[in-house]
Order: sequence, then C-alpha cells, then structure tokens
Amino acid sequence: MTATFSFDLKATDGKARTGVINTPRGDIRTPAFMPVGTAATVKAMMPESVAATGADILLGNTYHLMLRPTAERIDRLGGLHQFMNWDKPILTDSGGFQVMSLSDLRKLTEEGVTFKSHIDGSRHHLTPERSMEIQKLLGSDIVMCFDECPALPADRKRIQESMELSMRWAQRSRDAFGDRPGHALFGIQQGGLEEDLRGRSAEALRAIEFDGYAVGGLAVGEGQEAMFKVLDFAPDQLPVDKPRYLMGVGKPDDIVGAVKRGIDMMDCVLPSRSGRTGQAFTRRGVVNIKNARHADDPRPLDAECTCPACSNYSRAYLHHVFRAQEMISGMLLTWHNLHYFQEIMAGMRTAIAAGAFADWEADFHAGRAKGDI
Ligand SMILES: O=c1[nH]cnc2cc3nc(NCCN4CCOCC4)[nH]c3cc12
Repeated sequence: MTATFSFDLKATDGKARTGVINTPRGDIRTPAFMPVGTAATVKAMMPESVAATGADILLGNTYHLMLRPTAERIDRLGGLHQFMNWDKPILTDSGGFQVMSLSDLRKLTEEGVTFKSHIDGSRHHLTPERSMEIQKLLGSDIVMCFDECPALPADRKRIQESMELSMRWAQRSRDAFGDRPGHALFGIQQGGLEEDLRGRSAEALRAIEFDGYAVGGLAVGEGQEAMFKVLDFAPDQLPVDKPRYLMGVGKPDDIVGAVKRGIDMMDCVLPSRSGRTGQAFTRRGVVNIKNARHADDPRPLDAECTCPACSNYSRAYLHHVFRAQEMISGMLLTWHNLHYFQEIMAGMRTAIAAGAFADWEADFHAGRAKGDI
C-alpha cells in the first residue's frame, strides 16, 4: 500500500510477467483477474467472500452505476468503496462499451454518445469529460479512458476511423482526468486485428502518457485464434514498464494464453455469470451441474478444490439446489468459479516467478476434458 500508484515488475518467463501494482488502497498481484461487480455488487457474493477467493481488485461498471443509483448519489454516500463495503482497489470502466451493447437509441458523434437507459428509457449523454467526472465521483482507483470499441467483423476503414476517434477521446480523457495522485488513468489501444493500426494507436497513447494500457477491441466475437494472433504482437507495442490490461477476457484457457503473451490484468463476467447458470469451471474442464447425471453423485465438483462448495457439498446437493432454484445454488457455484479463476492466477504468478511457466501451462492443459465431466 503506497500513497501513489506504481507497477513493480518482479519476474518474467518468456513473454509472461509477474509483478505488483501498488495503490493507496492495496497491492494488486499480477497477473490479476478482476471479478466484475456490475451494479456495486459481485452478483451472489458478499464482498468478504470475494476477498476470500483471493481477488485483490474488482471492476465496477460506469454505465450501470450512472443510471442507477447515479454517481452523484454514490458520491454523497461516501463513494463506491464505502457504498459496497469493498476497501481494496476498484477499477471502473468508462461506460462506452456498455452503452453500445446495452442501451437503446444510441447516437455517436465526435462529442460523445447519447443514449436511452435500458432501465427506464431516460436520455443520457456520455463524453470523455462526463465519464471522467462519473468515475471520479465513484472514487475508483483505476479509471478507464472513454473509447469506442467497434463490433467485429468491420472493414479496415471503419476500424481506422474508430481507432482515431478513440485516440482523440483518450486525449480528452487525459485532459479531464487532471492530476490525481494515487489514482490511475489507463489508455485503451484500439485497431481491430490490424497490426499497423494497433501500432499507431499505441504510439498515440504513449505520447499522451498513461499509468497503464489496455488492449481493447478484442473478445468481441473474433474467436480465440484471432485474439491470440493479435496478442502475439499487441502487448509488445505497449510500454514494458506499465500494466497491460486485456478487457473482457475470458475462459480459463483464454486467460492462460493471454498471460503467456504478456498480459497482466483481465476481467470477465464469465465465472460469476456461469456460476449463476450452473456451469462450473474445474481443473478437469466444465461441469454443467444441472445435468441429470449429477443427481446421485456424492463426489464434490472438484476433489482438489478447497472452496466452500467443493469442501462441504456433493454434486448431488448442488444439482438439487439448482433444480430447486434455491439462492444458495448461484452463491456456491459463483464462489467456486471465482476461487478457481484466482487459483489459476496464483498458479501462474508462482510459476512465472520460478521460471516454470511452460511446465505449469502443460499441466494446466493436460487432463482437461472437452465438454461436460
Ligand atoms: O475495447 C474495449 N473498450 C472498453 N471496454 C471494453 C470491454 C470489453 N469487453 C469485451 N468482451 C466481453 C466479452 N464478454 C464475455 C462473457 O460474456 C459477456 C461478454 N471486450 C471489450 C472491449 C472493450
């Protein structure tokens, strides 16, 4: 814990890196996975349970919080950390991505985006300046630039124009963010799957100077192979001494592949959203607990897992509470999935520090069954 924001790169193994991001609200061990706390809660989890899984930081969504309960109300109540009883670091996204994926009647101009709330149809306006103001009111420790993430597939002209708009918005975000010691502002690289456009985006962001750099524009339907092809060059286009954050990723094997290619931070709704639907991620693959074949199975989800779901309950019990639509079902499976994702991150941090990432990765992939187990 320090008064300022800094990144301490501790070891590398190939392109994989491990380190610590120091912030006034606590240290973040990298590579780090951020659970998503969309509307000021990681769904089905108490904050102390999220901390117990090993998470050092969580993500809050500007789009949801600006609509309900509004950033001004959260500010009046002491900020997002106090509001949701989470005293460790919080990263908030800028709202732009979710405006385009969740709201209605959006209008995008040079100024920003105008849209109607998916909750009550009220009209709202988001600009780089307003996004910085909202994230400041929330009190987040890591603020994301306001950008535009084009849906793929898209032609090169569209990708280029969108990237250039995002770079103008990155400058406006930087100017509006101002000087906030202990708080960080991250830029977001765009450029689709094009190496030259991503290189231009990285150069533009370097010139503006940020505390960290996100690889944006991915996990938008391009598929793992295309994403990894971009990750084979994009992280190296970004400053080596700053955290690199891949947005919206992902499944366990996406996460391992991204860390292997030099990514330090990731976030995804997958472990929590899947937990609520009965999909459990384990070291041997995916278990769909609602499947009838688990109804009489006395074994735990994963005998090697130490989470509460695997320590205290059988597959039969988890199957039952999902079939009965009991609230504990989503709680237990979300806890398991977040625990497992943090175990993957901790395993990679240790392996990279020991120069043994390749062995760890081979063990991770060995024995993973395809489909339900
Ligand atoms: O360029 C971006 N800029 C700002 N925010 C983003 C968020 C992003 N989130 C994803 N992918 C999320 C994919 N999820 C997978 C699980 O199911 C929900 C969607 N890609 C993203 C790209 C960006």
